[in-house]
Amino acid sequence: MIRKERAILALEDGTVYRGYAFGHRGETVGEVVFNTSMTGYQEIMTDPSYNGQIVTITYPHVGNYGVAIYDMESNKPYVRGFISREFSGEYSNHRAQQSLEAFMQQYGVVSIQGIDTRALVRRLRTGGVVKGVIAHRSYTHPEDAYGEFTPAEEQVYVQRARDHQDIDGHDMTREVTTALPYAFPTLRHGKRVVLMDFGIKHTIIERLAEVGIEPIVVPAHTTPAQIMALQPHGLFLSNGPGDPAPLEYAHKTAWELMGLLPTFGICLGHQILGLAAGGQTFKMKFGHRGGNQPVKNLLTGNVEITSQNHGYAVDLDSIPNGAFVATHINLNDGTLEGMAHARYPVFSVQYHPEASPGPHDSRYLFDRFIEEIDAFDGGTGTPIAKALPGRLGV
Ligand SMILES: NC(=O)CC[C@H](N)C(=O)O
Repeated sequence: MIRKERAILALEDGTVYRGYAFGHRGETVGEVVFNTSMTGYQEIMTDPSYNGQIVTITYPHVGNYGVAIYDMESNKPYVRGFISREFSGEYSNHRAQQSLEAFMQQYGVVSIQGIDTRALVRRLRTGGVVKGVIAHRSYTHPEDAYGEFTPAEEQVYVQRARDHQDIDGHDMTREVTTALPYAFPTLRHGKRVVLMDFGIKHTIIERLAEVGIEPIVVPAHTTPAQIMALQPHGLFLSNGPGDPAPLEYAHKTAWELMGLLPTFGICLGHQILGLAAGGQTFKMKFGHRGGNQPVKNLLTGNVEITSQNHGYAVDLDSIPNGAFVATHINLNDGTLEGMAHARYPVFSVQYHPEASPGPHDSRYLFDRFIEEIDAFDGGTGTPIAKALPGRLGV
């Protein structure tokens, strides 16, 4: 029999799951969330929006196609920890360059396997997301990696989870935004668009470049004057980690540029637009994370199966003067999934049209953005605004 090194997952509500160590040996703490994607573990791990979170994958077998450099969504994994019913030690895929465990060890991702992930996910669904600690026995007891944690030791980790700072109310984007601006090399010379980087996924940059955009990625704290000095044809607000409410500098930038440039926001970018317009966001019980979220496009009536990763949502009714109109809603819980400004060529979605991982049903949004840019005459009344029911008069 193979002896496995012990590990625990201790939650702030006092629950302790006992399993086995995987990845980098150590201890980690974060907000425990779940993702229902069946594939795409590497894209999920390297999505900077997961900064501060420990991700449980509901699919019970993770790692069997290894890891490849092409599938990075950023420069490194940002998840604080990873949980699976069973990680695969073996991998088989012609693209793979290393195993998932070697990748985790290289980047210090502390993980646990062998726990009842169905029970954990049911707990998160009924009680909401909680903070948790993954602790490897070999880290604290190098001489006895195979022994059990004592109840007293387990309580220490429960307490550590309780003491950990909440994601709520904190700026998590500072750790993930680019330090310096950079241009993304494109073969096509198209429309220059400034991408505000709150933790941008690489595939978003690629999708924008594909439709004829020349992306210039700038740090989150770039000012409106600095952005306008780049003489852009459009503005893009990226995805990113944590609570959107404390990012007041970003709300201000988005507010000052509203209407001056065709603007597209994804996920955190969408939330920033809602806050910039004077609205509010709220924390969802357990969020939407996975590749199978049904969203209805209210303009076409079509249903899109979408890729998602968010824990906060925009309260559309809180936006004053009906400045934004709903364009997409989630069919599971009715929450807002997309909106467009009633006057200006500004639109956003809460989900991830770039997929990676996930379905490509919503790729048309990138085409829509370039159409908005092409149609923009410095004034108002571009295609999406005209299509909106109940828009404000211009
Ligand atoms: N993917 C994202 O941009 C996530 C946005 C935000 N951090 C949330 O959890 O709601």
